[in-house]
Amino acid sequence: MPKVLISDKMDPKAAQIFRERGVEVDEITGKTPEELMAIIGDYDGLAIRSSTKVTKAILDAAKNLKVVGRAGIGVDNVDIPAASAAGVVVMNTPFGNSITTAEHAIALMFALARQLPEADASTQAGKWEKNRFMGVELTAKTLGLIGAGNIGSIVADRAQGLKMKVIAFDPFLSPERAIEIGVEKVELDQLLARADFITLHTPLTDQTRNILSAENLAKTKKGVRIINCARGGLIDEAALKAALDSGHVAGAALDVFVQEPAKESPLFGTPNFISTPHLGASTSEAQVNVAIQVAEQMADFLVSGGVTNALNMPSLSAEEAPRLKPYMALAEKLGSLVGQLTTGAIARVSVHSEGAAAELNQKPIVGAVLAGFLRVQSDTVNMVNAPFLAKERGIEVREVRNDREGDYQTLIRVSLKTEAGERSVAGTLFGNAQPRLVELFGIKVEADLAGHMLYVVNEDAPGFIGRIGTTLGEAGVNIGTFHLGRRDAGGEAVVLLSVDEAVTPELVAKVRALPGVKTVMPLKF
Ligand SMILES: NC(=O)c1ccc[n+]([C@@H]2O[C@H](COP(=O)([O-])OP(=O)(O)OC[C@H]3O[C@@H](n4cnc5c(N)ncnc54)[C@H](O)[C@@H]3O)[C@@H](O)[C@H]2O)c1
Ligand SMILES: O=C(O)CC[C@@H](O)C(=O)O
Repeated sequence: MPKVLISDKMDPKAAQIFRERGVEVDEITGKTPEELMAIIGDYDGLAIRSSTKVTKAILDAAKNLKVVGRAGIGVDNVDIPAASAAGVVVMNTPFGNSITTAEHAIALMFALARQLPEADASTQAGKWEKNRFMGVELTAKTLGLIGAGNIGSIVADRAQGLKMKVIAFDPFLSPERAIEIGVEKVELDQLLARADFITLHTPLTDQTRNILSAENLAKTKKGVRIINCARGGLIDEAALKAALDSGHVAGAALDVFVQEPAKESPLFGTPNFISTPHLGASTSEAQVNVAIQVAEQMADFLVSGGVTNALNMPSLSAEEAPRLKPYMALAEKLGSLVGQLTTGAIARVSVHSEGAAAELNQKPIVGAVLAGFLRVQSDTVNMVNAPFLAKERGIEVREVRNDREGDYQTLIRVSLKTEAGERSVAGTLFGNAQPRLVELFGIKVEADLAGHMLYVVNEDAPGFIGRIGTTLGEAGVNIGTFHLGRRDAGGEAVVLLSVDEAVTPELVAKVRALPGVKTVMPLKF
């Protein structure tokens, strides 16, 4: 039974779903990285929110880990390249908390417009300062969105309901989508010059870090109010403090900080500054949503191989996964076979799918070929890290589909190109389930690829089968299955035999010494 650790506070629905889906679950929150490292080796899955930092050190200690699930959107607390290299799938729940976070941005906009926190503190202090708190209306004001994805577009919708004019800077926003969500797409400088309120809704990337820098803050309209419910680091906090102190910025509300938890900040205590402790996603509805989503996605993956919302792997639905499973087994065996039989640097791997195989999602099939092939070089390879490793090793990967059936109703062919040329192996599924090799370097052969095997290339000549049988028999090696194929009568022939135990180098040498033998290689599947 797969085992998951929930290491951050999460709605109890998550644990309930894991258990209902046959996944064992432990909830252990508040651990230090060292404490987490000590226990993580026991788990197949790790479910987190934003507190747990999934670093390379944690991943190195997580010997059984297959999936990290983030109950939320941002995955900046997960080292995704290290997870990919370790073959761990990283998933998030991209929509579960979007409405809640958009509502928090709107709430902070109102709070800034009417100085609600300060008015509340003053009133509760018995001051009744009616003349001190003169607010501004939102109606007819211009709201500038930096980032108009999921959350930005919900903010746009709500702001339009408040009769605001919404403009957006987002280089990836298409003109059609801008029309659909009712915003005017503008350049950043235009947004800075025109907006009465600015809200940020981008991830933190090299392009967005300090997007509101001192220089850009200086370009904003005097009296602008700024809200950040996205990520700390989008605003230069020192520059914001200076702009609030000078009065150029009339108000700022931050839910997120460069350093979190933000226990101290020069911004704290600044007039017209409001802060919340990364509460954007903190509503009971959003937390139930993300807990359910993350548990369902992780359970799908651990129980049936379905992949949803993964950041380092193509999606694969839980319905699609069982159909693809035998193909992935076939693809992995073919990749492994060709990897074991090829020496020298690989320039290209091509995966051709024909007939029924061509109708399927090719990404997992290609991933399985690469995993089978690269596992010959490293036993930590799996479908997640194989494409990254192939890229790292400069191997070109080609994917070709042909939905017309050839000799077989379904076929996968894997070709490897090296300096010596290009060679291919091909396989099919018997009864839509049993992987079978049907072609080996241009020779028709029919074989199961399983367990220990011996590959022999010889000159087709009478008596060879007897000689090889005797040689193995004398060495006490039992032959399970015997498969033969030849290019033409009297030409090159291949023998693939399965044996009950690993073939020793001494036995390989004896078989190689038989008359007419050109190549002998032990194989393992
Ligand atoms: N405060 C919270 O608790 C909380 C909760 C949920 C999400 N978030 C954060 O909010 C942010 C937005 O989430 P989302 O779901 O809307 O993400 P999203 O991916 O749907 O949208 C992000 C948008 O940013 C745009 N973008 C990317 N680079 C840009 C750039 N250089 N300039 C301008 N726009 C750029 C993208 O094109 C995209 O439209 C994320 O950082 C997420 O982690 C915070
Ligand atoms: O889990 C949280 O509380 C915050 C989540 C939020 O930052 C996100 O990116 O989804």
